[in-house]
Formats: sequence, C-alpha cells, structure tokens
Amino acid sequence: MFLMKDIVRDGDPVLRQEAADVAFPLSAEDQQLAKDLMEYLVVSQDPEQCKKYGLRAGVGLAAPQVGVSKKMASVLVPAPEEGGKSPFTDVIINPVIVSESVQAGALTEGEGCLSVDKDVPGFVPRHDRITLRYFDVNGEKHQVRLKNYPAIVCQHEIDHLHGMLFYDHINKDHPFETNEDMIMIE
Ligand SMILES: Cc1nc(NNC(=O)[C@H](CC2CCCC2)CN(O)CO)c(F)c(N2CCN3CCOC[C@@H]3C2)n1
Ligand code: NI
Repeated sequence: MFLMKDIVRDGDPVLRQEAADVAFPLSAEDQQLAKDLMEYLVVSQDPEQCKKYGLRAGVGLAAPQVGVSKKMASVLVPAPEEGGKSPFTDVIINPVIVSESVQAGALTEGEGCLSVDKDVPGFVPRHDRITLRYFDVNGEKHQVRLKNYPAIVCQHEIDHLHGMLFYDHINKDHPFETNEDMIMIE
C-alpha cells in the first residue's frame, strides 16, 4: 500500500516527464501498480483509515506520482450523496482525450496535488466536458464522455502523464480571473 513517503514531490524530474505507454497484457508488476493506485484512493477516502495511515485524501493518483513513469492513473470520484454511485471510477491506462469542449470549467476551490506540498491559490481552467478514450486493466477499450467534476479530475490525472502540474494552468497575474462562460464547479 502506498503511504505519503511513497509520493514523489514537485522538483523530482519524473513529474516533468512524458510517461511511457503501458504494454498489454499487463505484467504482474503493472497489475499490482493498478491495484495499489486505486487502493490509495479507497483508503484515503475513508476518514478513519486516512487518519490511521496519515494520508492526504485523494480522488485521483497517477503512476508518476509514485515514481513510475507509465501512462496509468486511478480515479475515484466520490458519489454525490451517501451510498450513491460514483460518477466515474476506474484505473485509466494509455488515456487519450479525443475531444474537449471549448467551454472551460474550473473547481471553485482551486486544485491541490499530493505531489505539491505548497498551496497554490487560483482557478485552474480546464475543459468542462471531455471525451476520454482509455484501456482498463483487462485491456478493454473504453470511450466515455465526462463533464464537470469527473472531467476535471481526469484532466488533472492525464496532465501528470504528460509532465504537467495543476499550477501550470493558473494565470500568474490574475489567478482568480474567470470569463463569464467558464463553468465554476463546486
Ligand atoms: C478535489 C478534491 N481533491 C482532493 N485531494 N486532491 C486530489 O485528489 C488530487 C487530484 C485532484 C485535485 C483537483 C482535481 C483532482 C490528487 N492528485 O495530486 C492526483 O494527481 C480531495 F481529497 C477531494 N475530496 C473530496 C471528496 N472527499 C470524499 C471523502 O473523502 C475525502 C475526499 C476529499 N477533492
Ligand atoms: Ni496531482
């Protein structure tokens, strides 16, 4: 199981690399990596376990953040209400955004990153809607249309696979600037 000590921090070159495509069928090592990436999210979203293991809660985790420069990330978007269904959860492998809305979307709270210890205030403008193509751990191909929160989370994770960090998108001079057609996501 990954702990905070296993999370690579900003400054490590692995976070600024283009990660490598994952080969199918998955090696035993890559199967274990997929399991561990998802397990981190599940444990971190359980308040008791999160505290017990001293984790920072997460809704996504990309392989480069644990020092593995491969195109794999886990996503676990919590259910909007208790006991509901997660809007999107999977381990996305070799993901490609095949189309994206012109309309921007941003989290009203801004973003953070398990690999960035400092707070970087500001809106992170992303695409409000995306069509995402990826492979799951069984090598099955998926194409999903996501919007708002799930779309934001997936864009944050896919950025990691291309060596981007959330603050790269924040306007340096006007970090909280929005335009009227930017969707602000709670
Ligand atoms: C928005 C949020 N970001 C949390 N952390 N940051 C992360 O996930 C980073 C990735 C997210 C940052 C913005 C978009 C993607 C990790 N990253 O660096 C991976 O690349 C949260 F923890 C969190 N939630 C809300 C839901 N809650 C359910 C119950 O459990 C606690 C959980 C807390 N929401
Ligand atoms: Ni991150």
